[in-house]
Amino acid sequence: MRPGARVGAVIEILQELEKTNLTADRVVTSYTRSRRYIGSKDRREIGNLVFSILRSKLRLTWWLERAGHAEISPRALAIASLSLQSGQTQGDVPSLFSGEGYGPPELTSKEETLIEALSGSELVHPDQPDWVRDEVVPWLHPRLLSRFGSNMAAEMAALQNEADVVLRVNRLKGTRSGAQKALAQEDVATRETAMAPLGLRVEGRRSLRASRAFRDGLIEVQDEGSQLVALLCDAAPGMAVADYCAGAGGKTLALAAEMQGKGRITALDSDAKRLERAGPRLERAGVQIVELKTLPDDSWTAKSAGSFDRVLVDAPCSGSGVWRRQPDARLALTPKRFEGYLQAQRAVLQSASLLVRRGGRLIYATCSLLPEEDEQQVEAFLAANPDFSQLILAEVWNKVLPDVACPAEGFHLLLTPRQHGTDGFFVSILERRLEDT
Ligand SMILES: C[S@@+](CC[C@H](N)C(=O)[O-])C[C@H]1O[C@@H](n2cnc3c(N)ncnc32)[C@H](O)[C@@H]1O
Repeated sequence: MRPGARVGAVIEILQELEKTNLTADRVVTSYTRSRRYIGSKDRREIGNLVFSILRSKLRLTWWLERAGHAEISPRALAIASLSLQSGQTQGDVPSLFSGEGYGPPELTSKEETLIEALSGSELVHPDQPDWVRDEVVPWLHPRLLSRFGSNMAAEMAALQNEADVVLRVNRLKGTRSGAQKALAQEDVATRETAMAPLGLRVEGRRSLRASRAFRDGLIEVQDEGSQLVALLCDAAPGMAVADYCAGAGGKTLALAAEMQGKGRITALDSDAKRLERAGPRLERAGVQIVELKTLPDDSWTAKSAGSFDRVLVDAPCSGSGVWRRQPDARLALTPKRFEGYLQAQRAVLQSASLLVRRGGRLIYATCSLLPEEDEQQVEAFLAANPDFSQLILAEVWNKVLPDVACPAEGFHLLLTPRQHGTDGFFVSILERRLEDT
């Protein structure tokens, strides 16, 4: 594809995104896969450009408004992005809009004026308000500021970067060094993660689904933060474990590996389709101790009350910790949706807690950096449920990761891209008292 045709595709994808609830990732994939003339290199470049525009949408919009360009459309955002950030694709901006072939139509005189106004400028400008610089909409900005204070700009800048691809080696199938060697034979260079003992960070952008290590179930794609959440469940062989919001089974797989295939895991989710996707992954990984269960299921829930050693609640949330991977999610979040997540978190935490046996643990995790979804949920739960108490995070960490300094003080672990190079994650571990209070 010519560079102009790629830009045309980017604009069409951004237009499609405005009309759908699907994630950017999905729209890029379905757009590029359904057009046979789009090769793998084109697909990568188109995806990069779409994601780059989404990552900088508030700053690009600010520039369009400052230049007096009334229309904030996908096409205008693409023009602004290409004008402000050289090197995004080959060719200067006017040559990309030549109107030839599959490229976008020729520039209008207003657009030519816009390009002139932006030329020589950079994406970041000192006049931008903090929320624009941080790419966080105004209603949400103070909430994150309350978390990060004077580190806000640096934390938000780290959330704007592209995330590494991270793998978890399946200890049921091999070792980290063995997997590293197997991947190297397929030209995939990796380095060990700093904290998770089975993690490998992939150098560069590689698709791993076709690799032998992936097909054989030796590796799974999983961020280091996610791996640490699963480890902090301290699930041991022989235990009964419930993964209450299991989704497509990412953490279920890690829990099963820690349990060395012994014991039982019930993976629950209210989304049957998502849960179904766990099936082939479990099979590939050689995991046989997992039962999948769609919620609600009142009779199962009643029968299972108080019977699990560990219950993980990887709660539905704003996803503010994974904005590096889903830059569109930050703009899609509205106060109404946010309130919906808070309600869902309260409900799942309460229902999941009923499954915990006396002396067992309830592990609450989110991929959110917002205090309302994190420690404030835990505090509200504890106030209403005096039969649970919070464990000091380092006590569990030091048991499961004795060779790695615990980055948490007190009751919670908060991982961030800036401080830990992981996705943003929150974890708190609660224990059900042995006696009635
Ligand atoms: C953060 S995702 C889980 C990701 C998954 N644990 C993983 O590691 O890949 C949250 C999940 O909660 C599920 N969920 C939402 N409301 C629920 C409810 N009331 N009961 C159970 N699961 C729910 C969603 O369908 C979603 O799959």
